Amino acid sequence: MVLNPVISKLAGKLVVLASASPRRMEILRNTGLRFEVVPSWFKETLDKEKFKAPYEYAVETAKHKALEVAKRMPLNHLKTPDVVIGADTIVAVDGTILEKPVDKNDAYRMLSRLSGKEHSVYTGVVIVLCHENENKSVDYRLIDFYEETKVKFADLSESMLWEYIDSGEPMDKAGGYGIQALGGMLVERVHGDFLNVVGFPLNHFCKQLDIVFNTSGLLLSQEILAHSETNVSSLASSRIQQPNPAAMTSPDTSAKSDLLKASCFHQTHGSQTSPSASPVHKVKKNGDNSKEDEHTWPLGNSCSTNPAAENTTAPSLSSREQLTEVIGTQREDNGPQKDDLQRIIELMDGFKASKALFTASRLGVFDLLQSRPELDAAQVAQEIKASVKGTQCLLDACVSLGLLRSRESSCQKRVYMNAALAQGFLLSDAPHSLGGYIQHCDQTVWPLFTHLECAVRDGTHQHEKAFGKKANDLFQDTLYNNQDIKLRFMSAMHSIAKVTGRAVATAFDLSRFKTACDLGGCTGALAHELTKAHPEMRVTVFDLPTVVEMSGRFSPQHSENRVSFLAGDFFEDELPKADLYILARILHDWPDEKVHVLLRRIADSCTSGSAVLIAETMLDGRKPHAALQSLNMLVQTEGMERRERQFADLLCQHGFGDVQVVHTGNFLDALIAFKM
Ligand SMILES: Cc1cn([C@@H]2O[C@H](COP(=O)(O)OP(=O)(O)OP(=O)(O)O)[C@@H](O)[C@H]2O)c(=O)[nH]c1=O
Repeated sequence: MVLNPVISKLAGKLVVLASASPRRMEILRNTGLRFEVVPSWFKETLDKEKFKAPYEYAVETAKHKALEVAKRMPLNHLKTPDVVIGADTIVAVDGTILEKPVDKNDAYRMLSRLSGKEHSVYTGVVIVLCHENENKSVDYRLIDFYEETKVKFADLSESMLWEYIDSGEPMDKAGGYGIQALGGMLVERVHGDFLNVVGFPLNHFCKQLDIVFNTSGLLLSQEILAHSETNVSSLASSRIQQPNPAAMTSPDTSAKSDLLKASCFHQTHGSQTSPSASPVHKVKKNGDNSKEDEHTWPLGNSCSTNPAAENTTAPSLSSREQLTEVIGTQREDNGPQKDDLQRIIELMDGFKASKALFTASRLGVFDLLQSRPELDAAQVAQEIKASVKGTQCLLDACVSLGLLRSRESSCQKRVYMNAALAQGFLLSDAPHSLGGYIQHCDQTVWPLFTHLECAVRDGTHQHEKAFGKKANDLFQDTLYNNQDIKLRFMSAMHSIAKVTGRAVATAFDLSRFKTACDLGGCTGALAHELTKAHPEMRVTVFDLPTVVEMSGRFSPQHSENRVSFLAGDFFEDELPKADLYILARILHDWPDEKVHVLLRRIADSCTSGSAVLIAETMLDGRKPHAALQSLNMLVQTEGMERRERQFADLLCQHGFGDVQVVHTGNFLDALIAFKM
């Protein structure tokens, strides 16, 4: 749901968030805005003494971050963005600016200063509008503003301080705290925009977009900024600041800077409504003319950081000269457009990025850097028993993908540490680790995909070509045919269920159902999420004997005794009685004829008011993940991914109706249908 019409003005534009902040990504992503992530290489080392107010420092830093990305993309990504957004969040207390702590002691120093006091959080935001003019150079128009929020901390005891610091949360946050997480326990009062403290003043941002894109008659100087030879500071000072009469407020009193500081701007007219999924919507029967077949290939979220980055200064060559150098003189003869070429390059590089992730995961790079951060390539190579040269390449590739971060150490060595993405999903012991799934993709899916052309020609899975074994029974002869492969597959399914389980378990109000049967529920990860979300529910996981015998390895320590396991084959054996039947990533394994058999068996076991809950990656003509997942099913199984309408059609043939769908925003979408 696009809450603010102005966000839709950006639909179809190449919008780039020049930030590595996971919180900023989440805040913007939740608006439905489509954007790429290209973290800035700008080192936040501006001299704080030169600024008369803390917010000026934040705005100037945000400007450098945004412009660095705006200037780099035509060179490194071969595409000019339309809009680049930079932001910088700082904490100011007693006239001192606090940024991210460098170590635990620094975090202690910061938090001690904040204890029992009110402080200000400023986020400076800069929107850079990039416009490629007729002579192919790029003009930059800047809109900058800041937002202030006041935060009052409680009195913090020493033990609480150190307990919080030891959680690790302070280390990548300004002021050494995260108000949206554990840090919220330190806060007594907030006065102002909460999201501004988290890292992005969304409401103010939307208001600024509204001014830029909707203000009619806003006559600003048409002074065009000199393009990229100018380095950032002189560009900023040469910028003509024209207050926007429509948005003018008394600058000295407002906690917000509503001066629209842009030398000029361009009006964008017309825009498609950005695609959005309603939270819950009914699926219409046949004939539904939903837009789900619209194909607008979304821009991937590409992260790129340059490990060797120094402070950005204008390149020795002008951007245009470099650009010509990079892609030759094709532009003169109307050769391929940069954006299209970049898109093709990104697609061609996709498998290399995947294999880099798989290899780093398999070599244990992320676990190593979690236990021992800031190792250099030689030290990592020694630990993972690999060559220094190869390790260096792999680490730098992971930095470019936003999986690792790096910096220059005190002895001029480049050292590496996990980025937030790695800490969230790539550590073996992380609650939402995708390690199992990554191993499955690397060891099973990757070999199968090398035979994709055969799969497309034959319309069948490729286990025999990939592994040299005939697979009569899809699971028994392939994924379960030996302990190691079975354990790897179960681990993969477990990691997906752990990441998606809560969203599926809470997609609908299931409080009316007291018993559920999770058909093919594998390790029970989703079952446990269901019992956590629904205290009255008991769940039976019904799966093959060979799976049930190994499920114990995956049970959580303090597992609810409302989850039980029962061995059986849902195509052959009698199904356990239940009010709710669950099919999570099951139907996509099978062709329609097998799906009908299973749905008929479920329908025969249902009583009126019973329901079936389906969790799948639903095709919608837009999400690349869903379409690629369908290829995945082609090479791996006899099945496919399906659209909402296809599920509704299959279900209504077995007496299920009132179909509702929730797009959860992660791997899986949830669908519920009731026995009529
Ligand atoms: C006060 C506060 C800050 N933050 C985070 O602190 C970082 C500030 O650093 P930054 O330099 O502005 O951003 P970054 O994370 O270094 O990313 P980048 O934009 O690439 O510099 C941002 O992450 C913010 O969310 C929280 O998550 N919660 C809070 O309560």
